[in-house]
Amino acid sequence: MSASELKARFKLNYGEFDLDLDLSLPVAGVTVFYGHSGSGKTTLLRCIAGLEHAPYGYLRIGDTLWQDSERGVFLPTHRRNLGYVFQDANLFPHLSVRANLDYAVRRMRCRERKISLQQAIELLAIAPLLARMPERLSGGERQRVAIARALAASPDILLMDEPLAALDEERKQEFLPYLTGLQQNLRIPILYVTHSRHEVNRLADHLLVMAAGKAVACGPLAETLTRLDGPLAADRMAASVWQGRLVSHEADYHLSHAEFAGGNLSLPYLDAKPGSPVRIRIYARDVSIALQPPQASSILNVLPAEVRAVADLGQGQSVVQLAAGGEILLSHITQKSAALLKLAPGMPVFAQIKGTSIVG
Ligand SMILES: Nc1ncnc2c1ncn2[C@@H]1O[C@H](COP(=O)(O)OP(=O)(O)OP(=O)(O)O)[C@@H](O)[C@H]1O
Repeated sequence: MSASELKARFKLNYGEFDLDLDLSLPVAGVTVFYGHSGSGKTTLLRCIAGLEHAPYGYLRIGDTLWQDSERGVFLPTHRRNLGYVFQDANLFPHLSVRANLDYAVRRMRCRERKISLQQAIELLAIAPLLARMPERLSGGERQRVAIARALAASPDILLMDEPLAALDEERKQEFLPYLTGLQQNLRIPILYVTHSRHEVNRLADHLLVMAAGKAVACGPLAETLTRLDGPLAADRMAASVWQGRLVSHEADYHLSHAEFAGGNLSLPYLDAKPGSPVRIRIYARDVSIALQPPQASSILNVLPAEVRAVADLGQGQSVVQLAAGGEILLSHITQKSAALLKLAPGMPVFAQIKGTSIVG
């Protein structure tokens, strides 16, 4: 097993609910556990943290064994070098922000310090809050302190259970860059639970999709989102996420231009320097297909592509998986259009992309 792999097998029963998983996940980047309410995301995270003791369980992170029920091994949570951020921040209400952080630093004992307290304070921009009591913080500020507190104990891995759930939409948008910043600056592996597709698109490097206590898809983000045999390519939120680089701006038209492995695209203006990384979401419903390059069209983004596969979604709808350069694109079209164009694997086509959204 590789040093940067998490191997987990859990079986656990709560009456009607069975958790039954056998997973290999990377211990790098952000791995998102995604699924509907009740699918078992939190239970899995709690099993990994040791907050839940699955009667049958095996968990190894890199070279460190945390649980092996067959050999009677179960490391209690406080001996697992992890940080856990809950939906509500769970700060000690009688301690100031500074004292909450100091508590975490003291908990660290003699482990090697990989993240300094000052670094955590700066990354989460909480220096102005240090003297405050938790009751005098907004929801977003409380969550930033909770993350800084988790980091202050210098964990090997950070577990986050819907950290944005208690925030309104505007606060969520303000908060997301802090999470992206953690990854870019600390390179700490994160396991992140959410039922928000937006957070998946924005944050995930790797994706585990859960339903009824089981894994229904697991793999790198782009691949898992676009698998036609997976659960995400069919619904109305179906989308591809591409990562690339900003090339230039066209200020007169409020546009930016970016390059991706799938081709170059015009995007809504992005206030960032050329060369900056950019992550975009392309909804399947915004991608149409033509056999010839469109002549006079209002659509700016047209890419040569090849049909990989076509699947019937029922109710007159089809999903088409397209390979554009080194990227995969999904297109939702009517079954009638798929039949009229005689779409089949290997066919060269043109993908017209009506809209893109920058997600990070
Ligand atoms: N301690 C417990 N005792 C009994 N049943 C539990 C317990 N914890 C969770 N469950 C049940 O296990 C199932 C999975 O719950 P879990 O919280 O893991 O789902 P989830 O995917 O995280 O949901 P949500 O998105 O709503 O948080 C649910 O049916 C829940 O009611």
